[in-house]
Parts: sequence; structure tokens; C-alpha cells
Amino acid sequence: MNSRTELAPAVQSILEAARERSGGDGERLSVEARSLPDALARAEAEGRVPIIAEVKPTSPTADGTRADDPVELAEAMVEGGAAAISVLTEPSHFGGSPEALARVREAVDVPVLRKDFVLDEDGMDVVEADLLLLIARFVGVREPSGSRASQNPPGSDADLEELIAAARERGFQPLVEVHDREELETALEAGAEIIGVNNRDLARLEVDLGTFESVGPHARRLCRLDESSGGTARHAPDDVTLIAESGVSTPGDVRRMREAGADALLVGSAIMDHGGNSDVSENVRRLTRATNLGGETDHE
Ligand SMILES: O=C(O)c1ccccc1NCC(=O)[C@H](O)[C@H](O)COP(=O)(O)O
Repeated sequence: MNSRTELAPAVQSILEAARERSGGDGERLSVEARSLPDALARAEAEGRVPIIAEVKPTSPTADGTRADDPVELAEAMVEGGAAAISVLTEPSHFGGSPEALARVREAVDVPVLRKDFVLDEDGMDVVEADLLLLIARFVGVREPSGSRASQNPPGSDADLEELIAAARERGFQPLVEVHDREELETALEAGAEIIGVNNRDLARLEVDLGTFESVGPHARRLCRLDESSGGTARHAPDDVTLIAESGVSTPGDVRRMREAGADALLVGSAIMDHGGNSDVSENVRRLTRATNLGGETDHE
């Protein structure tokens, strides 16, 4: 076991549940996605920090459960200035459902991310969404020879490049989540254009904003390197949309992630306020205004 293979018991349980869940009804989905980069640019143009606000009823690290109607939560988040919405659809550890996401997407006009643990192509054909999460740690990679890499996670039949292609064929924008520089390089090689760097480690579930500070700027460097080598040294896009995920709770955290190069921030717990039931609209607004606050402290 090392920090890359060690998984917290809650994460192992989430993965087992994901393997047991069936995919869709066999019909391949075809989605007309709302563009995330466009939504982020709109927020920027209107002077808001681009926040992807997460409808997250509960989680293994949450203080409790928030049973509010997901549509009311999502509408309030958009009213507070959220550029996009993320909906947890995992049922047994996060209290989510594909039905909740379908209702949310019907009700709001911003892009909606399906946040779940999709391990294969079948798992994609469950519900329409604008973005689909793929977690690099949980899917395999292929050797240059075409054979499956020996370090692939047990039980993963699919490989990241194939899953990215399969998601795009359905019309989804794949958001590839990474936890370190090695996974980032794998994601770029596999053709990811939207990358989420998760500050929550999967071994202890602790959050450290230093993760994004280490991985985010490395992504920009690799893209520049590729451009200056005429695209021959490695396959990286000209640029990527970089999202800082997890552990962001104060305007100071927002500023810190933006200074490290985050195009957007994915925030769940601080907005949902599981223990306190505060106004999610106001919680989003406070974060979208973070860079306009001048000398304001984190204790407002
Ligand atoms: O949030 C958890 O407790 C958790 C535990 C185990 C695996 C994943 C988990 N969270 C998934 C996420 O990525 C977050 O919901 C998302 O990034 C928002 O994080 P936060 O703002 O810290 O709620």
C-alpha cells in the first residue's frame, strides 16, 4: 500500500456500491450539453468568481444530512450566482439520485455536472447531464503497446482514454478528476480538456488546498511545453479548464485557489452547510464575490 493505492474504508465501500449498481436501461444516451467554458466566461464577464455549487445531501465527511428539495437548493444556488451546478447522484453514501439530477437540469439553465463514480461505459447511460465526472484513480490506462497497464485498479475494465471518447460520443463534457501530478499527466495524455484537481485525499479524506497549488500550475506548464514543442513532445491541449475541487469554504480559500490558477471552484459542504442549514443562496454569493471583497476578512 502507498498513498496512491490506499483508499479510506468509505471510498472502498463507495466503489463496491458503484460496481454493484447497474447501468442504464441499455439505451445509449445522446445529450445536447450546455457548455461549461461558456458558463465560466459568462460569470467572469459579470464579475462573479465562477463557482460550481454542489447539491450534496450528505457525505462520509458531512456533519449531517440536508433533506431540502434538490431543485429548490439548485435554484437558490443559481440565484446566488453559481455558474454551474454539480449534483451527487450516488445514493448510498451521498443521498443523491439520478432522478434528482434530471429534475435539477430541467429547472435551471446553467450546466449541470453528474458527480458520481462512473467506472465503465454502461454507467454513463443513466441520466442526461452536461458534464460527467471520470475519476482518473478509478479507471485504467493503456500502455503505449495497447495492452492494459499492470498498475490498473482492480476491477476497472475501461481505460481513461476510451471513457473520455465514450462520454464525448454521447455529448457529455468529461470532467476528469485527478489527485496528483502523475494522474494529471495521465489525464492530459488521454485528451482531457476539463480537469478537476481534488484537494481531498482518498486515503484519509483530509483536505489540503496545497494539492491544487501543486498540481494546477503544473497543468499549465505542461500545456505550454506541448505548445512550444509543436505538440510533438506530449499530447496536451493548448490549454485546459482547471477546477479546484473540495475543501474551499471561505472567501480567503477562493482567493488562494484563484491565485494558483483555478478557472472555477467546485464547492459542496461550505454551501450546503449540513450542520447549520443556512441559506445556500447567500453561501454561494459570499464565494462568488470573494475577489471583490478587498480587505474583508474570512469571518464575515
Ligand atoms: O465529500 C466527501 O466526504 C467525500 C468522501 C469520499 C469520497 C468523495 C467525497 N467527496 C466528493 C467530492 O469530490 C466533493 O463532493 C466535492 O469536491 C465538493 O467538496 P466539498 O466542497 O469539500 O464538499
